[in-house]
Amino acid sequence: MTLVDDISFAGTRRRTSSGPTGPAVGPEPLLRLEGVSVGTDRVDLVMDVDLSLAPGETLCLVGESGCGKSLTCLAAMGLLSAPVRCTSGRVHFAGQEISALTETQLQALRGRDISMIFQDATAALNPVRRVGDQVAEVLVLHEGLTCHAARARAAALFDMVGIPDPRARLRAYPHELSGGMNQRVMIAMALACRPKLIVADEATTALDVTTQAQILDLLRQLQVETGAAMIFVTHDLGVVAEIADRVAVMYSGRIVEVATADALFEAPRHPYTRGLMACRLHVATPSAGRLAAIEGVVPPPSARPAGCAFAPRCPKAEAVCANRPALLGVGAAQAVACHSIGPAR
Ligand SMILES: Nc1ncnc2c1ncn2[C@@H]1O[C@H](COP(=O)(O)OP(=O)(O)OP(=O)(O)O)[C@@H](O)[C@H]1O
Repeated sequence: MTLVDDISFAGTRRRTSSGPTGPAVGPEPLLRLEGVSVGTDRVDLVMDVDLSLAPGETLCLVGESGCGKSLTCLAAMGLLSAPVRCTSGRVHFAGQEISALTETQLQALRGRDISMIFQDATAALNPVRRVGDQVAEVLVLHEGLTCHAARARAAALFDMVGIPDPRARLRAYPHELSGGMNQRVMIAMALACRPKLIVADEATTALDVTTQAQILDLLRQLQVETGAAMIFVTHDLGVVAEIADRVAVMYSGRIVEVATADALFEAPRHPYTRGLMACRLHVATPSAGRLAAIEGVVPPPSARPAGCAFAPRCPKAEAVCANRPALLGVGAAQAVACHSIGPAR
């Protein structure tokens, strides 16, 4: 079992030197999570996450609701708030250790080098301020532009993200724009300072399919232009297939499988990933937190079974699953935490 030295991505994906958990050779990764755990004094919520991201790369985080995707993103951005905190591990971004920075240093980093796009732009935007002012403010704060220059740049950004009549739209309030337009405003804001890393948490989930496709195209195109890396959280494996270079599958607070997108779609290994893939083939969508092809639900963090947390739902569970499986490389492009997978099987 080894991690990979070099993988070439097929199709339109970028070519990079990368292993399943991140770049194995080549330049220093832009972002590196080393054994990151998140929790409160009472309960562990995310455990032992190791991930890294190369400049320009897109990593998708997938898994059912409550698996720890958002907390992993917040930990990567130094955005956890009490009572939830990083209980162990380190986050490195562009050569700096995030956990060692002060809140002021972190704030300077966020918005300038790291941007986040949330699911509900209409809720994330300030309802009583014009959208143009909100974007211009980021440019004044982080780029030191004058108000006049910042508004001109905001208009150019609106144009870039496909907002028609951008100068007029600068004066709109969020409630005067559609959900898709507000999402574009948020993307314009996220891209304003040409960040090195974009964290998009369910950024297109609330949009209709046409707008979603437009926004995905836009993000991909802007990524090519600016060279930004992206962490994209989604439940939608169709979206993953479109945009991911690599995919990390989370279950009950842990990464259970991580692979290049090509490897994952060609041969999903973990029974949970296989279940997610099977759900994708069902016409039925997840309802009430249940997936059509996987019986049961994700256990709450306080009632997580010992050993493999997926075992109670797993068609391949056996006695050995009472012990927690380690995340081990399988072949060149994939790592899996499952006792049923391995060279001897
Ligand atoms: N502030 C908090 N206090 C206690 N538990 C929390 C807190 N925030 C999140 N959790 C719990 O941590 C676990 C992981 O949550 P997280 O939001 O990261 O999941 P997720 O995979 O992003 O889910 P979703 O897809 O629904 O956003 C969940 O069980 C959630 O209930």
